[in-house]
Amino acid sequence: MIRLEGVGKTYEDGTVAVQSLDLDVAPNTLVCLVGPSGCGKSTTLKMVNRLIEPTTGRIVLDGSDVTDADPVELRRGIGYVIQQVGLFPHQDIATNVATVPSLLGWEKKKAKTRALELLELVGLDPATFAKRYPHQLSGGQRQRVGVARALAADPPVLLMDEPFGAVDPVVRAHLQDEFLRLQRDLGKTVLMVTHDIDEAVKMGDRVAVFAAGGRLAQYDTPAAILGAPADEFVAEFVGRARGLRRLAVTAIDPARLEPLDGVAAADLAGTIDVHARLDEAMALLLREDKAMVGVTDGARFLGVLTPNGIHAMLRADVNR
Ligand SMILES: Nc1ncnc2c1ncn2[C@@H]1O[C@H](COP(=O)(O)OP(=O)(O)OP(=O)(O)O)[C@@H](O)[C@H]1O
Repeated sequence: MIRLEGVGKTYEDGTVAVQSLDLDVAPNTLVCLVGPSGCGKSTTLKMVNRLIEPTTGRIVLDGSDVTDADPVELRRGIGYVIQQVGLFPHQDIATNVATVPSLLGWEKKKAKTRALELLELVGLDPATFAKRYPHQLSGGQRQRVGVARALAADPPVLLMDEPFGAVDPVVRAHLQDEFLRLQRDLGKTVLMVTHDIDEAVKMGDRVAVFAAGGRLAQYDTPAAILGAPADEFVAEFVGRARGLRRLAVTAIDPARLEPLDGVAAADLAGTIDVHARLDEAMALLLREDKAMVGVTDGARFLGVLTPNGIHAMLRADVNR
């Protein structure tokens, strides 16, 4: 667990980057810090691994104040992924990934084996990539290496600063999906900075929306941020399309499905899995020009979802 208590940062020139910030990140959850440029997101992240020292407040990591830790030790225990990745150009990919295990004094062979496992985990075939150098990789591949390197020593905490920023939207969506899949298996405590609200609501278990001057405007679930913005600033930031965005973050509620009685198969737009999000259901309804879609759980048919049902699920999700 990461806890920020009254954390503030005023730079030497008087710039207030972060105002008294209270924020709890529960274990094994992913929290996104989102907000306009210059609102203190990166500063907040860097205070957790002490690349920047706070001027006020304290940061507690698993019960201990980070200022009591040796900064170098601290950083070895926290994975850190940045946009420009920062791979060592003259070292091959496997060596890059094994950086922290090597610093931690792991046996060479063990560190190498771990690096190859990690490459596999992030979807880069070790046989192809282990011996290449950073300049022989695409931007998306380099970013995967950055994630592999941050995970190499299996740190419980990961800090990610615009980790999928420097790639095109298609690769970006792909990397996001892969990271979410990894996170389901690995269950790290992740603090991630992004300026993209779509990325924040897709990735975050919770989202912290920052306003200028490092003020925390709202800290909540993606559904609540989109469905019940705390103030005008948040409403404006999440944008006019927030109604549509909510579809992508709201789960299907099996209790609100309607029975199949009297519905002909031809009336259905098709079927979707109960674990899909409402945007998939809506997309299918619109594409097939129908008003009902069947919802299944494996081989089981659970019921029928209609636009009214979608509306009810959106409303209920915010009020939960
Ligand atoms: N070393 C520094 N000295 C003075 N001011 C700084 C320093 N580093 C950052 N700042 C200022 O602190 C504020 C917060 O910067 P920070 O990098 O945390 O914002 P951010 O939300 O991560 O921005 P972006 O999305 O553009 O990366 C900005 O106004 C920035 O100009």
